[in-house]
Amino acid sequence: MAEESVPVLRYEERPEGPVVVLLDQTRLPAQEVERVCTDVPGLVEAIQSLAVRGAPLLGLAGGYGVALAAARGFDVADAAEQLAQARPTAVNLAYGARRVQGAYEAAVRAGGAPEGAAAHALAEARTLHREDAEASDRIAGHGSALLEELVPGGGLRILTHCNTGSLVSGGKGTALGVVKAVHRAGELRRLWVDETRPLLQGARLTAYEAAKEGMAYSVLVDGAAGALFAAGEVDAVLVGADRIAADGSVANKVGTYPLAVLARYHGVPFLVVAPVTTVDLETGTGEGIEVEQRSGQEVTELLWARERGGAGPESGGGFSLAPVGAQAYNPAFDVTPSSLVTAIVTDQGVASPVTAESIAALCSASRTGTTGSGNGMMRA
Ligand SMILES: CSC[C@H]1O[C@H](OP(=O)(O)O)[C@H](O)[C@@H]1O
Repeated sequence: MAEESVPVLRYEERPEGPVVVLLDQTRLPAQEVERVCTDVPGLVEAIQSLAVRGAPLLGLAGGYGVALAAARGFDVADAAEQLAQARPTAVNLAYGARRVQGAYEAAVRAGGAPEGAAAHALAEARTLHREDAEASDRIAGHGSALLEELVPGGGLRILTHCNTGSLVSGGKGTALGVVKAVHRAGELRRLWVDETRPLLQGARLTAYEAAKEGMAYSVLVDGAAGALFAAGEVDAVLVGADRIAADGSVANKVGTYPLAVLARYHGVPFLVVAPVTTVDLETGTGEGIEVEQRSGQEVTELLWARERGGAGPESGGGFSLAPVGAQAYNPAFDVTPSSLVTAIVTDQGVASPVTAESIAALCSASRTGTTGSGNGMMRA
């Protein structure tokens, strides 16, 4: 039975003014510490340091951040821009910020007083939050149904990369939300958790969530995934997404693309799981996705271990893993072509095969409120 979790992100009206409160994910799993953001720069820093992270949750952070700006009388357009630019790859961040900005500006155009417009902004952010939680539940249903079809018989051994659970969502998550549904149905035999260097979202966060759910799970170094496939120990790979281009190319945590190649080589289903809000029809192909490049220090140092007194190799007074001054290549994401993706699982249904047409069908289903069907679409 899942243990009670600390709320991942919430907006609070306090006597001293409105705040955004978030569970600081850089402190997990050792400490459940909340961070209180009273202004947009503070929230931008939390986003850029990954104290709050994961595409759908970044959308909520963007939305609540704009609502906070409106309530505190900050420049709303400037706030939305700062938040949208905080991390370039996850499309939900800009989507959430712009959507709440739009609600605020519509209220102002309608002649509303600033306080009323701020209330509209907050209401839109809360609607976004509710929609994401509902999307998460629908995703879990579509994903577990697809797994039953692709790998009948239960006893599933699922490999996942990075973290895609309640720590990235208003609900139970995306890919890990599907795994939770499979586990609660008694159909999960083992969850293989890629540690996900360099920031260890798998070892720190997915393991944290899996333990709370009572799952049988094992953490592995990213480089060990190939041996698991070769040993026939993987029945399916489930990963999240930060941006899905119109042609079905998928930007996700670095290390996803090699897993897709391994899965194809070994004939294992490779499922990308995301809300349809992560699809960006304005980006035609994977080449158009901006991949965030992060500090090389994340690769060459055990940054958080030092700041939090964790155990770890110490050299030269720091926690350096490489010679001081070593250069490092640290893209936060990579892009997987649609040809290597078995299916994209969303709250609006499943796209398989993954083509521009099946992606467009998912998005039109979202706009028209009808769950996708036909042209490779599975019924919800
Ligand atoms: C379902 S969104 C989770 C997605 O976000 C992660 O990136 P980051 O930890 O840098 O925010 C990773 O790409 C996950 O798949």
